[in-house]
Amino acid sequence: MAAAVRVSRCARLPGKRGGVLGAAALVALLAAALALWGPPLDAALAGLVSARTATMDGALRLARGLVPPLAAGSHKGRDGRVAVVGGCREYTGAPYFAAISALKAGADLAHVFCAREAAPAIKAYSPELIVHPVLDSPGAVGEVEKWLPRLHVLVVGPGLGRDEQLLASVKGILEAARARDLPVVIDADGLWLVARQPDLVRGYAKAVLTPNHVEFRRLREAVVRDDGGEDGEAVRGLSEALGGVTVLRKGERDLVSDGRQVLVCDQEGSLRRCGGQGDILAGSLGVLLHWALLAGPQKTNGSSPPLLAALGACALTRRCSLRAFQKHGRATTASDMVAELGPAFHELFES
Ligand SMILES: NC(=O)C1=CN([C@@H]2O[C@H](COP(=O)(O)OP(=O)(O)OC[C@H]3O[C@@H](n4cnc5c(N)ncnc54)[C@H](O)[C@@H]3O)[C@@H](O)[C@H]2O)[C@@H](O)CC1
Ligand SMILES: Nc1ncnc2c1ncn2[C@@H]1O[C@H](COP(=O)(O)OP(=O)(O)OP(=O)(O)O)[C@@H](O)[C@H]1O
Ligand SMILES: [Mg+2]
Repeated sequence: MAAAVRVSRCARLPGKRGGVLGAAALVALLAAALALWGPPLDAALAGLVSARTATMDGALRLARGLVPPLAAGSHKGRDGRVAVVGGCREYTGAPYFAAISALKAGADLAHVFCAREAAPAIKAYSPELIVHPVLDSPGAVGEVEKWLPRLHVLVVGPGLGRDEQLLASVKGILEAARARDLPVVIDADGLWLVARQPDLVRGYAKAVLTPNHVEFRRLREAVVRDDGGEDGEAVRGLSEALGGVTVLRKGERDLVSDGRQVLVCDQEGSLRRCGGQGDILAGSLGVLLHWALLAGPQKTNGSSPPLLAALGACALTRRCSLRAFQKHGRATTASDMVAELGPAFHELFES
């Protein structure tokens, strides 16, 4: 029996490129595809995806295919060595949430490069994290750079704050990471830096930006001189203006674009808007981005690996929020969501 193919608003959204695939046409197309469920439908869906139109389910199915199987012969680190760059006197929770989420989503190792004052708190939160108290030292860039050959991805910004010295160090770290072709997720105050210096990421296909409502408007204002627009075309336009950097605009519906395609994640989440949810998304995206780039375009049917990784992270974070809210309601916190990462990952990517 064919599973219901959710017709969500995951089609390519209206844009300057090639007009609009009307909702009615899309429904008809998917209804036809539904009739072919099974191997022929895979081909039909693959065709849909390559035609830059994907159902949520179709795109998530592709994201599932990017997850590496657990293997007896594997070695520590193979499934991901993720480093969070962030953590300052005021914010110690955000880098913790991002790093532990990367681990819980399947990375083998999680590092945090933070300011010295933040390190004891973050170390105390979890023995699993390798915490480097170097971000506010004079040689911060060099201290981080020597670790880059042993890392797969950076998650830059959670809990970074806006101290000019820290931001200057992070600028150097981003330049060093890009020079090594290291994938980067940029969130939170890392986006504050990017809004001021967009060339740090412009044209870098292995960068994914994860702005919330406020950060998105700041980026739009800085990059396209327009803080209006919050729809798929606004997200696509920002991505295009940044030379194809993947942009994930978080909100009631998450919108993801690589400047060509726009995907919408409207998986059920929760009504709770506690702090830290974006940090969980950024951390889990870090490991999914590594896996997606490792799997390569042959596994993504024409969609860009960062685009599918971002969609997967959206779905995972929202599923954690839903599961935690079902248990804790209005008292739900980011910590409750971290506890749901394992079951949520299994539901979405392994069952
Ligand atoms: N426990 C922690 O240590 C946490 C630290 N965080 C860090 O705090 C720093 C600042 O993050 P913020 O998200 O507050 O910064 P933003 O610059 O996104 O938010 C600035 C202001 O805009 C408000 N705002 C955010 N989203 C909004 C929306 N949808 N509509 C209207 N107003 C909105 C915020 O409440 C805040 O007052 C970042 O480095 C972030 O990582 C947060 O991630 C939350 C958790
Ligand atoms: N109105 C909403 N309804 C449902 N889910 C939402 C809503 N707004 C945001 N989300 C989801 O919450 C998560 C975090 O988004 P949010 O906009 O809170 O990020 P943030 O402000 O960066 O969070 P953080 O406090 O970690 O910095 C994302 O998974 C997003 O899909
Ligand atoms: Mg945030």
